[in-house]
Formats: sequence, C-alpha cells, structure tokens
Amino acid sequence: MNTTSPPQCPYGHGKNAAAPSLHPPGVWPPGPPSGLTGWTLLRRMSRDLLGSVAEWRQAYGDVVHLRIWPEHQIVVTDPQLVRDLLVGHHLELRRWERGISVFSQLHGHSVLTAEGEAWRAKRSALQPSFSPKAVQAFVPAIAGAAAKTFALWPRGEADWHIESALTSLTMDVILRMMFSSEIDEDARAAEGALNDTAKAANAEMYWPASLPDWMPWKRAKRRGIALLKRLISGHVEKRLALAPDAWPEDLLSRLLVLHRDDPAAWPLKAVHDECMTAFLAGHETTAATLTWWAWCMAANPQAQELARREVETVLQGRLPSAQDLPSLAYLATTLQETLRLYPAAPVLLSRRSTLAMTLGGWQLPAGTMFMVPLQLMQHDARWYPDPSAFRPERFDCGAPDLPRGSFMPFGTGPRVCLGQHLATTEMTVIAAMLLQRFTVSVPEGMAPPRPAFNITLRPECPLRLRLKEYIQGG
Ligand code: HEM
Repeated sequence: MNTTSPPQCPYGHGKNAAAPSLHPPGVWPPGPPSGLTGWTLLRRMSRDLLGSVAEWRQAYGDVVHLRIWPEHQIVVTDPQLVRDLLVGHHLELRRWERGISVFSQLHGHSVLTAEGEAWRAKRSALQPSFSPKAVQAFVPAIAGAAAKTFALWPRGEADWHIESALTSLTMDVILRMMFSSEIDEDARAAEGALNDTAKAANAEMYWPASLPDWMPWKRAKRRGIALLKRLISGHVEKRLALAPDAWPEDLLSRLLVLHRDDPAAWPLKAVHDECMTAFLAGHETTAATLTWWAWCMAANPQAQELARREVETVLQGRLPSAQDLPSLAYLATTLQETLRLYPAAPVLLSRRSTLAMTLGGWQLPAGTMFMVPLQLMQHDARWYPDPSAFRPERFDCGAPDLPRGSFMPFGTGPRVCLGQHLATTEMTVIAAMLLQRFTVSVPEGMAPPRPAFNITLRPECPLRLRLKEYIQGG
C-alpha cells in the first residue's frame, strides 16, 4: 500500500509555513511513512501512544496524517482547529466505533456511548442532576464524606498509599450522589475490578475485534465486569424494593422516575447503564486528578504552603461550603495546573466524519478519523513555557491570555464532560480539607511517578506519599 502522505507537503504546509486557503481534495496532510499497511505505526501507538504522537507532531506539525490501513487518521493539536472540529463540525462526527464497542462492554448504551438522537435524549435527561445548582446542594455531602475518610488517615508521620485512599474517597462521594449510600467492602473490591477492566479495554482498543471473554486469559476482565455489574444491580434492586415515596433524593431515584414515567424510553437496562457510566466516569477521573494533585503538592512545597494559607484564611478551620469555593482561587489554580499536566482523559475518544469536511484548509473525505491528544496540546511550549514545570500562576486572573482551546481537560463542544461542575467542586472541597488536616511530601529517594495511560492517566505504580498531620497554629 502506498501512503498518500508526502513527508513534505507539496503545498508548503509544513510546520513553519503559512497554510494556503485550500488544498486540493485527495491531498492529505504530512505524516510519518506508513509502509505497506501502516500497522507498524499502530504497533508503536499501542506501546506508547502519547510518545509516538508527540514525535510525529514535532516532525510534521499540528495536523498529522496517519495512514493505517484501512483508515486515514488525522491527529489535530492546533487549539483553534480542535475547536473547529469538536464544536463547528460536531454534527458531522460520530465516535470511533471500535472504541465505543469496547466501552459498551461495561457501559452498555449510556450517555457516554450513545450517538445522535438517543444521546441527546439521555444527555438532556441527565443534565439537571449535574447542573451547578445541583452540585452546590451536594457540597455538604462531599465534605461529610471527606471528613469521615480523613478521620481514618494516620495521625503521625507515615508513608501513605494516597492513591488508593483517594480512590476510595471519590468512590464514596459518587456512591452518595448516585445511591445515597456510603462505600462498603463490595465497593472497595470494585477498585481492583476496575484496574483489570481498564487494562483489558485499553489493550482491546488496538485490535479490530474482541475475542470472546470466555478465553482463559480473560478471567480477570470477566470477573471484573461481573463484579461491577453486580454492584450496580444490587443498588437498583434494593431501591426497587422500597415504596417510591421512600426513595431518597439522588441520581438513581431520578432515573427510576424516568423509567416509571416512560418505561419504553427508559427500560431498567438504561437505568443500569447510566448508573454504571456515572459510577465509573464519576470517580476514576477525579481520583486520578487528586492523586496527581497530591503529587504536585508534595513535589512543590511552596505551592502547598501558599494553598494551605489561603484555605486557612478563607475557612478558619470550618468545613468548606459552596459559598467558600470562589474564594479559594489559588487552590483552584493548583488543580487547573494539575489537570494541564496530567489530564485524566489525555486523548479524547477518536471521532469519525460522516460527511466530507474542510479543516485547516485540508479537504477530508467522509470516513476520516480524528484524534485529539489533549495531553500534548496542554504541554505545548508555545502557550506553556517550560511545559513540564508545575506553575499554578499560569492560570492567575492577571496571567497572559491562553489561546482558546489550548486547555480543555474536560473536552469541548456538545460532548464536553457532563460531570465537570461536580468534578471541579468535589476536587476543590477534598483538596481544601486535605490541606487543613495534613502536609504531604515526597518520601526520601522516591523518583517522580511516570504517567501510564490505561483509559485514564495514572501513575505507573500506585502512588505513596509521606503524610503528616497538620494542626493549625500547632
Ligand atoms: C477530573 C475529572 C474529570 C475529567 C478530567 C473528565 C474528562 C472528560 C472528558 C475529556 C470528556 C469528553 C470525552 C470526549 O470528548 O471524548 C468527558 C466526558 C464525560 N464525562 Fe467526564 N471527566 C471528569 C469527571 C467526570 C465526572 C465526575 C462525571 C460524573 C458522572 C463525568 C461524566 C462524564 C460523562 C457522562 C461524559 C460523556 C458525556 C457525553 O458524551 O455527552 N466526568 N469527561
């Protein structure tokens, strides 16, 4: 197979050249040589997706063509073009079928995996539960969960499995929001199940089809999926055993009301699928971000001290309320900088165009695939000098403006993260309360954690940090 990607664009659209207004149809942007099938590119990507794409961007610019038979894939890293794609061309895009088919094994047909009218109906039914107002009302529950968890953390000085402890806490928060229930042993077991299913899903994405789950080596995945499904069904069944007027005010009750009012549009399976998505998307991502934030605080003691001082001044030892959050401005910038360095979803689910479209002067046929590697965009030295350094001041009110689209850890356009208000509120409350009670530092001799991409971006090895109780004025 011949690639149609010339190593140098014949129309001068190299990294440093100004784009002409329109390239003729049939000419692809520059990209790496693909050989006969392009599968060597795929193999490289399966080993190190972010590293490979970073190299290609360095060599070919902000719009890179990958010819991987039978697909033409375009990697877009220019902030304005990414917005053109995800906002302007939203109606001409569908999510990559293979990715959706892998996600559906666990999520079923939920707002995360649905397309078109089905997606619109689900999204608008769920939106009120994730609105800023609904999230504000939930702040006391988040603070309650955090207070209970932090009371169980060590009092003296100790190396502490902070990643696992923060994952349990975010799981507790989402269980309260969805089921008015606290974390128990069944839910704790879900942590291991999740690791197994995420690893299996990540590996399967690079295969054209999945082998059946009864294959002997898929035991961990099989068990993981069964455990997670049991966890959700257990909650749904318990709720259905109650009279509707005894249902608590939470996400599950709101979904069951939809089911009761219109069982054809909202069968119990749909309720189950939405619960699974909210449970998985709603705690994994916040756990990963808080883990990286704890690392950034430990590795940057001055920033930690500044954030703690702000928390002390604003909260005066109290639990945070929704009204306090806008005053925790510096703390918010530490979380934004963490999301820039370590976006929980470092690569958006690839999209496929359903119609021919023009993007950045390139005329691309229907069926073209698009990849948006957020992590790379957020490490772009053009907007983020010294991009690997932790500098919360990049997000200060007075800092120079960043190009729109250069920072989008929650995605953008109509499919922007449904839970972004919940996530930012929850992470601010938990981070503030952690700083009120503990200092974190890097254990002696510990090397910086390496990020590993398994659906979300987590430290390669479970993160442990040195924890010490902090007593205000003590
Ligand atoms: C730090 C935390 C989080 C990050 C960084 C994050 C990131 C993202 C991103 C980047 C997307 C868009 C994916 C794409 O376009 O391919 C997304 C979608 C989504 N997120 Fe989040 N997320 C976070 C927390 C949450 C929470 C707490 C929930 C709560 C349930 C949630 C639920 C969802 C859902 C349902 C979607 C799919 C929306 C749709 O397709 O309409 N996320 N998230």
